[in-house]
Amino acid sequence: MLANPGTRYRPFRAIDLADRQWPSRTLTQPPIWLSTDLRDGNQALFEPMNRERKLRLFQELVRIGFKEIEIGFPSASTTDFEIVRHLIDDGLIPDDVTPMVITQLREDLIETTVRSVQGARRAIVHLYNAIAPAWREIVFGMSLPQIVEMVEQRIGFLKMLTAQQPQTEWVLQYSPETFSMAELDVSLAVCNAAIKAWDAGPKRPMIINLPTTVEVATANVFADQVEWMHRRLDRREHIVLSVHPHNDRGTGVACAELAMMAGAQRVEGCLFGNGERSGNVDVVTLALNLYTQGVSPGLDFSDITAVARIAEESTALPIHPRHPYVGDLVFTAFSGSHQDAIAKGFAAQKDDAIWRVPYLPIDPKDLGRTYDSIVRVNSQSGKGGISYLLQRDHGIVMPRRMQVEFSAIVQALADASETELSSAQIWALFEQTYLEPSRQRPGFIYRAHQCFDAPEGQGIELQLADTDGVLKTYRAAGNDPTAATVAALGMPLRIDSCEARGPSAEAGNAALAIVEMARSGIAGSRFGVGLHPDATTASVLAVLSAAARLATADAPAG
Ligand SMILES: CC(=O)SCCNC(=O)CCNC(=O)[C@H](O)C(C)(C)COP(=O)(O)OP(=O)(O)OC[C@H]1O[C@@H](n2cnc3c(N)ncnc32)[C@H](O)[C@@H]1OP(=O)(O)O
Ligand SMILES: CC(C)C(=O)C(=O)O
Ligand SMILES: [Mg+2]
Repeated sequence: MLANPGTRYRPFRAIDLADRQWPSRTLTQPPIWLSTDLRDGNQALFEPMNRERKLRLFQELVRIGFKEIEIGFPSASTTDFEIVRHLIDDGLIPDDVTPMVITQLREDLIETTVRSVQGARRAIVHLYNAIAPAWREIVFGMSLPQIVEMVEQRIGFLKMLTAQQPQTEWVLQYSPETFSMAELDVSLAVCNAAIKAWDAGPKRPMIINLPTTVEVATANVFADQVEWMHRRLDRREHIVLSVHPHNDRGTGVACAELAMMAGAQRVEGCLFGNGERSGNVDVVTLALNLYTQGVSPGLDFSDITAVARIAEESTALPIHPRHPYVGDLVFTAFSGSHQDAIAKGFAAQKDDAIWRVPYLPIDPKDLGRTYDSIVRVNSQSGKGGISYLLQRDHGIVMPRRMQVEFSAIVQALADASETELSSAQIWALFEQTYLEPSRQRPGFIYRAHQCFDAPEGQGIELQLADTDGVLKTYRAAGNDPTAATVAALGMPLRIDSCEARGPSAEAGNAALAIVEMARSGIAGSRFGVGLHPDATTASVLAVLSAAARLATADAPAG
């Protein structure tokens, strides 16, 4: 290997386009979408899709809303040819959907391709040939004039064949394959030759499709290339300008977005970025990026998980957990400050208002995803996330100081276990910390209480048990059940705060009481929790919980 392998590569030259317009444009409408899942996506699979998988995916693409679908390379295999025929013969292509079929510039292949779509209401025939220097010199051994002549001759042949079938509305798509690596004047010469050969016009629709067959430069260079072509193509008003980005540098989406700003009206890509090498541009990400800018993409991803499952079954390729919008982890936060902001965002978010939940670029519900896995807890998590889970799953609304107390307890467990803690594990820890003391700690085990009127306000008679079942009765009065319970216990306890909430469905129809108490001789305070269908019982249990925790607290007073 060379000491510096970088010496083997050359930088891509900048495009001379001083008055470029695209940087100051914004996207305000969706492009015409073309799905090439059944062609470029299919040709890149370990095992190309069989008839059943292709038909299933075709139906899903129609359901999503694609109006142009590249259904195959019919001259490549009998399977592809027969699927195209099946779609047409069995009337499976809706009237508002146009199928596209691709072939190389060879007469025998063009003839097969046209035959494959015979009888279609409308069809796009996609012809391509590579034009960049390495392909001209290494692959074809052809000069530029020879290439132009081949393009003119084969398009002439297609024109002749299609003229014999006037019942079909024929559209030509011409792709100068390897456009991103070719000299712009070569691309222009070849495309203009194709436009002239087809005689593109109001009645002779034509698409010029500019691919980054291989991504070789930054996305701004591609945008310059597209704008350069957009300004110079012949009969521009009769041409639909399309792009076909790949993702070799990981910038396929950026290339497509900047190309649209530069004049492209149509984008070809695949669901979740399947396709040759590192993929075609991901049309789902592109569409949902538009969505988050307030532009409706015209494609339906309202149940993105279902689309993902069909795509995975069709391609036999898994979707990465961090894939934009669809990955299993993209709506999950583990880290404390993110969880805190998300929890506050949800609390502030009103239905139908502009979406403003921090760290979530889109409402997961708009994609049919739930909020269930948004907050997950491990050692990176903080009080916000833990509180969010307890509130969401158990209706426990903890005061801020209690959040601090309990998150330290959760943190210690997460650190020790070195794994993620589920909501169920957090709840188990909460029960153990706050609910068990009044069920299990000798002397504080609640059995029953009775209220009576007293001059102080509330009288209470408590029955508490030891672990061996011996009952003891306590009686006292106070301002409210909490104060009366503290008085009945006869211990040096002080109530610092208390909160009560009525029964809620999340809390299993139980009322919730939370008290913060201190005990002389013990540093700091402890929280106690009571959950019970009866609100007074909940208050009694909360006091017992805090008192039991303070009874066993070993921190000496500071
Ligand atoms: C960038 C893209 O995605 S382009 C689409 C690529 N997809 C595919 O290739 C999948 C389907 N293709 C196939 O099944 C086959 O390639 C077929 C059936 C079309 C042709 O098969 P073959 O006749 O065996 O040719 P092969 O696959 O080896 O292709 C190479 C030949 O095609 C020529 N060729 C390649 N592209 C083109 C083109 N656009 N126009 C004309 N000739 C071309 C090459 O110069 C080479 O010719 P040579 O054999 O005289 O040297
Ligand atoms: C055939 C063309 C459009 C192609 O797939 C590419 O260049 O990537
Ligand atoms: Mg491609």
